[in-house]
Amino acid sequence: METPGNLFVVAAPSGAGKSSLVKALRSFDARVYPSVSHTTRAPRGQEKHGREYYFASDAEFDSMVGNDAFVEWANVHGKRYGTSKKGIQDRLAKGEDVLLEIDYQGALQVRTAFPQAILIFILPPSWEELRSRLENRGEDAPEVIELRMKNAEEEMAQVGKFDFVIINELFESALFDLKAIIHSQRLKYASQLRLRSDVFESLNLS
Ligand SMILES: Nc1ncnc2c1ncn2[C@@H]1O[C@H](COP(=O)(O)OP(=O)(O)OP(=O)(O)O)[C@@H](O)[C@H]1O
Ligand SMILES: Nc1nc2c(ncn2[C@@H]2O[C@H](COP(=O)(O)O)[C@@H](O)[C@H]2O)c(=O)[nH]1
Repeated sequence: METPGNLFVVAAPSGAGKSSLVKALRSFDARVYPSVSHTTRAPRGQEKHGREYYFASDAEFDSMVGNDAFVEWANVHGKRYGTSKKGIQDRLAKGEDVLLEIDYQGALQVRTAFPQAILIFILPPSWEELRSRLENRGEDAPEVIELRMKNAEEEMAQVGKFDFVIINELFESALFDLKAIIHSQRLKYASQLRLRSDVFESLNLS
């Protein structure tokens, strides 16, 4: 589907730092709207329904799948996660930029539905650092961390299918890269035309 807004998709193995990067990006750039996914996993400590996720029962999730309400959904680490159509289509149609923070299976489904989507993969600098970030985050039980580390092997093998790769070693440097990717997409001709139609008209270019 062609839309006036940019659709950015950020994927990474759990613990690589995508939520931290997207949160930091948002503090500089209110023009990119992060979509809130639905999930069947339980909320963590401070998470709120409608803020980090819409927490859904299996039956509610089944019903959304049955009603074709998702742009994409996938089983990730034993739970289901999905991006609702309702959450993103209106914004994209209005010309707003939307960012999805999802796993690689969902990212590849999004590319099928929105071929112009920009797919960004975040890598940790090493396996040791990935484990240490998951452990230090202190949110997941040891068996959950083991499962996420195991799944990271398959996830990282997908990196070549993405348009951009960011290595999140130094946080500020990774954030700079993410901002640069987003900015470069906005500088493309079509986006400029949309955002600065006043300039294009005054120069008789439109
Ligand atoms: N560059 C970095 N250096 C050191 N620690 C980092 C860096 N980036 C993120 N972290 C830390 O690593 C932990 C995992 O980060 P975060 O929760 O953002 O990962 P994630 O990829 O969103 O994981 P998940 O997919 O499980 O939500 C957090 O404690 C975060 O503060
Ligand atoms: N395919 C999708 N994956 C999603 C979505 N929302 C989040 N995720 C991914 O799930 C894992 C685990 O997240 P966590 O919050 O439980 O740590 C992570 O890779 C997310 O990116 C979604 O809507 N679709």
